[in-house]
Amino acid sequence: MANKHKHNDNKELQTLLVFGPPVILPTLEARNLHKYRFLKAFSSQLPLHQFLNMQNVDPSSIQAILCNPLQQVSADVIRLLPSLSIIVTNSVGTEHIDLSECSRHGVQVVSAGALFAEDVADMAVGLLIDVMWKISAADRHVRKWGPSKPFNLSLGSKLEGKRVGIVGLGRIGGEVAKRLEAFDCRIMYHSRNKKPFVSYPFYSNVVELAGKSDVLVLCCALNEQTRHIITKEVMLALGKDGVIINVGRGALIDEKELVWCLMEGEIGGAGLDVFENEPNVPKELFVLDNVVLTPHAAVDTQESTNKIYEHVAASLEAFFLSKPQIVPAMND
Ligand SMILES: O=CC(=O)O
Repeated sequence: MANKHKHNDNKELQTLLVFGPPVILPTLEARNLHKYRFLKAFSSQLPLHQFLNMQNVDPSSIQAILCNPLQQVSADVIRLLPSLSIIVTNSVGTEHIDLSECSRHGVQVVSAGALFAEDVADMAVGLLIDVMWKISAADRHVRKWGPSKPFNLSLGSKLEGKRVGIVGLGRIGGEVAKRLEAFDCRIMYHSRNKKPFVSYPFYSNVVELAGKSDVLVLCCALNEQTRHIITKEVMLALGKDGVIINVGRGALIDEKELVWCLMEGEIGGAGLDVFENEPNVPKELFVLDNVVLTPHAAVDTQESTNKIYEHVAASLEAFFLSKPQIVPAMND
């Protein structure tokens, strides 16, 4: 494959096409105005070719895209930019990027890999404890009624000893397992393949895993194999006391069926950081005290934001200086 990357020896600004926008953009901009011209495609409703035209930018001058999952980097975008060589996304997930088109055009994709694994696992366990102990519901009660008014929610449920089925035992799933072992949970998992060095029971069938679990924690990537991996059948197998935690992507669950199962009491509760059509959240969930909702915030700690900033800045720098990329440990 031809090397499209042209090293720029003179000190002109490098053009960075930005989709998203990534949370680290303000810092990257403030610290790198002398290096990059930031072309903010996300701030325009125009198709990309018209946007570039308006900015007087020749599509063939663009070598690098910075993005996040809020905006698609489609096959059309990749085809429009013949010199595109690298896409850096400040996310673990890469489902917003047409990876097949990237490999056809020799475009390298750099993601956050496993940089956020601990944070996402902390959030998964936080959501699980919240759903089981009804912490958010209790908080709402205290704010409205004070501590003395009888709290008439059903009793909470112990985490100790629960059977937890992890869907996707990559780095995030592994960190979830490690944390839940400390609560004496019994861990099982489903993933593409059985992991040779893992002793937790493996289930190739998600319905079967759900039937053996009290809790399902979804940690896998979204792709054509995992879209709606959690069907109504899976939820019915999990059962009336079962809890689902989703820190992966909303579309891992058939969300309409999830709402139905929650409303009909076919499952016991859910902790959701992600939704099928973000930023839209099904309104039916707002009145359910057995559901805890967070706004796709599982990586939003100051520490992880600092880490991803360093990683993105170093990846772009290495690319434009033709140095080797520092590839982070991958999530799976
Ligand atoms: O959802 C967040 C990510 O993919 O980093």
